[in-house]
Amino acid sequence: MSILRWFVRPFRKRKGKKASTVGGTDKKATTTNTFDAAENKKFHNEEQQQQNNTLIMSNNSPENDETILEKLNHDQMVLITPSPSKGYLIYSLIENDPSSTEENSTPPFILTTTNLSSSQLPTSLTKFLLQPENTPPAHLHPSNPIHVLLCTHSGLKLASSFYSTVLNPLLNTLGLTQDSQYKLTLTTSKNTIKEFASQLQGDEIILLLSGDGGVVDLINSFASETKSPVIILLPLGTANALFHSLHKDEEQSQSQSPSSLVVALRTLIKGQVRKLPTFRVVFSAGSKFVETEEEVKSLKGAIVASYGFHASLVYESDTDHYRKFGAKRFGMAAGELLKLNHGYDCVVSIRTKGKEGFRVVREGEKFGYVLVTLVSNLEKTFTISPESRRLDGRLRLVYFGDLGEERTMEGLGWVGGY
Ligand SMILES: Nc1ncnc2c1ncn2[C@@H]1O[C@H](COP(=O)(O)OP(=O)(O)OP(=O)(O)O)[C@@H](O)[C@H]1O
Repeated sequence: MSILRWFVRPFRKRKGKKASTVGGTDKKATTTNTFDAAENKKFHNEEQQQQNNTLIMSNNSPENDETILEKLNHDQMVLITPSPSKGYLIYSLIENDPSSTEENSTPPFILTTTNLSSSQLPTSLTKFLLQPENTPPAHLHPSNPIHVLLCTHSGLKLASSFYSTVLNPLLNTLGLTQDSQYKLTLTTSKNTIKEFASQLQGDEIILLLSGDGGVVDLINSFASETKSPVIILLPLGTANALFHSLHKDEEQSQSQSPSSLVVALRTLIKGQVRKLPTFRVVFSAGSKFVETEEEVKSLKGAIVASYGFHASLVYESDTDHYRKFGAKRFGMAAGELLKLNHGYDCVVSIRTKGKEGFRVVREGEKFGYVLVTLVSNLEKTFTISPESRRLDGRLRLVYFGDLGEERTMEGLGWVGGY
């Protein structure tokens, strides 16, 4: 389990032309905006309302411990604390399918607490136990400024709900309260994260509720050369490539895996801070941001940089229409894009560490897919670079030629419905 620390150099602008992308998301609009106090206030009122609706559910049934333990789902367990009265409190995350929650107004997330009266915790559960002397955990100590940065537009737009019903109460349990020990920032535009990052000193702890785009926005706008904040990522985006690549073992090693958000909360509580490798992309002269037409010289990345089909796909699938479909949006947009049956021109050359000069890998032919990656997975179950190991800092190249619609869809795993 890892919490990330990145080491960065100053960076001014991001985003290249439409056929290339850094990160996992589209970065097409960059209009200026500032934090919106009214929006924050509205959110706080709604948040209060949700908490008044007792979304933190508690098990007060008179069942004995044995029955309770039989019913408990280990995959949903996030944290165990000694109960102030007797025994233990077990915190679990229950997630409901967002498409059904809209229809019958069930909340997408519920944090439950279950009381165990025994003073002896079963050995299989001790890994979830947090003792009072470790509360809050050292990496969440409020001697450093703690921020919750909530990206309201990520994924299916569930970050606000997750914060109100799960993260905020859980942080309270860890002795951290909003405005006293940590500050909450909601994004109100595409520029919020960049503005937020430009004000960081480097000693902050940032709980980031977003997808890959939020991470890329952060690392590209952070100014200090010597210090680096800690990012604790809560995967509320669409693809969440970085998160799934970092937590591949925890997410897939067990037959009935815990969900990504359960894994993220466990990491928040018991994870370790690790260095996040990054890379820099330098664009050829004349490259511009798609929408602002502003010139771009270079960008930092921590996930992927791509040219051709992948870059266009990320861009084309980022519309309100496609976003509603979650990760399926990539396969849907791919189908449309490939109907154009369009190859891309480029020369791919590589320079290996320690060796002089570039070796041309391929030129003179059309390309379909060209992607350099620091991560193994583009989505939870979509491994693009099987040899990549988490945080190994090795950039790997994945490419194929202009294969046409059918073989491209097949190669990328989109055949047979998405
Ligand atoms: N209020 C807002 N208005 C407009 N854009 C926003 C707002 N809040 C956030 N954004 C932008 O939305 C984008 C969300 O990207 P993010 O990567 O977090 O989600 P995603 O694209 O769903 O996930 P992934 O990249 O993992 O597929 C970011 O680029 C962010 O700057």
